[in-house]
Amino acid sequence: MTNNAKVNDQWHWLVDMVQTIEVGLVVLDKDFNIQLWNGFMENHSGITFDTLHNKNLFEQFDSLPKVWLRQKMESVLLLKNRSFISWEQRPFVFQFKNYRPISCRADFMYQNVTLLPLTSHAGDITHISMIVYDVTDVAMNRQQLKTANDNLERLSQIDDLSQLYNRRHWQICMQKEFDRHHRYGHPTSLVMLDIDYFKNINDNYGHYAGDKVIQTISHTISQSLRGTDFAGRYGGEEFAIVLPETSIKNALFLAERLRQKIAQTTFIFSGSAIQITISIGLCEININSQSSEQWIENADIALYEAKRKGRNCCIQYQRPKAN
Ligand SMILES: Nc1nc2c(ncn2[C@@H]2O[C@H](COP(=O)(O)OP(=O)(O)OP(=O)(O)O)[C@@H](O)[C@H]2O)c(=O)[nH]1
Repeated sequence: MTNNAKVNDQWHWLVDMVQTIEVGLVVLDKDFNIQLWNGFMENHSGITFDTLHNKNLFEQFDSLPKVWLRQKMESVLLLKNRSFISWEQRPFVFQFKNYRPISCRADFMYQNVTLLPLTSHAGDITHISMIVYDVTDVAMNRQQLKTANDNLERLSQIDDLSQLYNRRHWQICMQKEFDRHHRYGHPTSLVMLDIDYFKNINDNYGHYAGDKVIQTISHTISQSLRGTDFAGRYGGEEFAIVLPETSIKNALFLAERLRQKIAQTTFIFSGSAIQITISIGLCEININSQSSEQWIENADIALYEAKRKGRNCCIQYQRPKAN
């Protein structure tokens, strides 16, 4: 076999491979006219190379991010450097349908794209190539993993019965709010509330009825708060709420409204209608709250006082009088 014949064979093999490879290959001249459009690009665009040959890429594909992509290509030609476009930066460059709708739920093909300057025999950069990789599987797996992780994170923060923050997560958020107060000094209040005589509900109507009461009261709490407030289940039938940007006066207003709403709710268990009440202790962060633990303790002292005063009431923490 002569050298020429060998080169010819190799050339044919290369052309075959370029046509059948599962990667998109495009070559453009400096004016972005299409000079090569391989089988992958034909299959996914539904347009043959013959139709596109010598036509301007941007005029043929309206959906391309024209200004952004042109700029990228111009800098590749100018700087003689390759450039990489990741699906994380831009999910796709060519708007191709996802062709594996059964195994993969993406609507379109996610792509990584490499832009490569091409050199002529004379050593000048005369063309630019685009190499388009279908990374739909990778992107979908990554997104499913992220969704699963987000769900797991959420589950680790939420108390199952009440759907409020669990104690651990609530404490983390409360500490952040406490620190924010120390930096900016905005009024911030803490509400601790406890269901009155809850043991009797369990004893008289069963644990299931007790659980229903916790769920209903938790729901009422969630419904009564602003987006920036956050509530947690602090113990069995004890709840804690942080109210950022809220003075004790406004916190008392909210607490009183919440207390009344719950007192007016009728629970039906074993055919009997029962009323349930809550006791509430409140404390605004002040110079007396040296630490977040102290802040909680002060609200707890106020809650204890509410219980002592007969329950079904709101009590604000009072600093002990100096002797
Ligand atoms: N159903 C149910 N009961 C719970 C749960 N967690 C704690 N409890 C019950 O809550 C009751 C709390 O009772 P106590 O601490 O004596 O308080 P109380 O009866 O509410 O009395 P006061 O707080 O003084 O008004 C106990 O009987 C616990 O078993 C829960 O998740 N579900």
